[in-house]
Amino acid sequence: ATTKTKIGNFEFENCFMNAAGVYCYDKNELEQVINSQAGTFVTKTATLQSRPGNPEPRYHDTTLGSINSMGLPNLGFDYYLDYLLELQKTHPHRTFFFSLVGMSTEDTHALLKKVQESDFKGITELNLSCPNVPGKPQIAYDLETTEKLLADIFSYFKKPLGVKLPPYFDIVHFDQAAAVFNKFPLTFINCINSIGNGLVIEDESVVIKPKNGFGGIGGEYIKPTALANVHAFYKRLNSSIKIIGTGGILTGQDAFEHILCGASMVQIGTTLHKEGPSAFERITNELKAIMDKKGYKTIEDFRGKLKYL
Ligand SMILES: C=Cc1c(C(=O)O)[nH]c(=O)[nH]c1=O
Repeated sequence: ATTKTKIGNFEFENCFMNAAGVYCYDKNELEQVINSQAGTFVTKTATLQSRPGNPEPRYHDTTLGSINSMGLPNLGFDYYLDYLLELQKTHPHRTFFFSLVGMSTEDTHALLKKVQESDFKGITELNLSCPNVPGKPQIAYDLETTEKLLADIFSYFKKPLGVKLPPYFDIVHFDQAAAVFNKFPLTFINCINSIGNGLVIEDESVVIKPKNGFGGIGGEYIKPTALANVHAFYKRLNSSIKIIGTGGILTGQDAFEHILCGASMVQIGTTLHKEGPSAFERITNELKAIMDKKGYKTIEDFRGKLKYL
């Protein structure tokens, strides 16, 4: 079996990659993902200026997953763009993802105009779902603002673009959000970002410093919500908009379920943070073993074919 996949006009040797925020802060971490079995990588979400992020401790692993309130620490847009342009020379046959978001609408347009005018040939992931910047709402929970933002962006941005979404929890919101996304030539949507503003307690205390311990939840806790968001949008979106599945992937079986729900690419966050880049080889082999056992040769043989009772 092969786990290769296609997003837009791009082919990837493997349908696994990191989730933005994990193993993607600097060239050292990104190099480790390049040299792993991952099919590609996405950068840490970049802002116009570099950011130190929230006070530490701001990330905590738990038995069932993780909680984080990093606060968008990153080395700034130019650092990641320069590296991505360098990779276009050293790895001309590979396509990478560039995650970004502005701290204001104006900044978001400034960032995307810089990408549009640059020689960047990869795929842009616009983060509409960061839950950890105090005072900043998760953009994609405001569908009117999201629609206006996308309409403005697509008036000038002509390169491949997708959006990183927060989880939705209401069928009507799936309907309304899908209706917005179907209006635009999106290359993909990525479901889901961490489930925002959870709380993890050990003994009598919170485990992270920012926001009185409130942070985005990842790991085993979130797989059912991630699968539901992948499948809800798979059933509602134009087939030209691919779906990246993120959330709760520990094993090949978890990846199989994301693809069964409709995902064309699968991103790994918490498990990658805990296990390191060797997780890509383990999970890829586990998925291939499942496919071989079931007689599936490619992921298209079962993608989106979730059975109902
Ligand atoms: C980009 C900010 C994000 C962060 C963060 O930097 O706090 N954490 C997440 O779980 N998701 C995000 O989208």
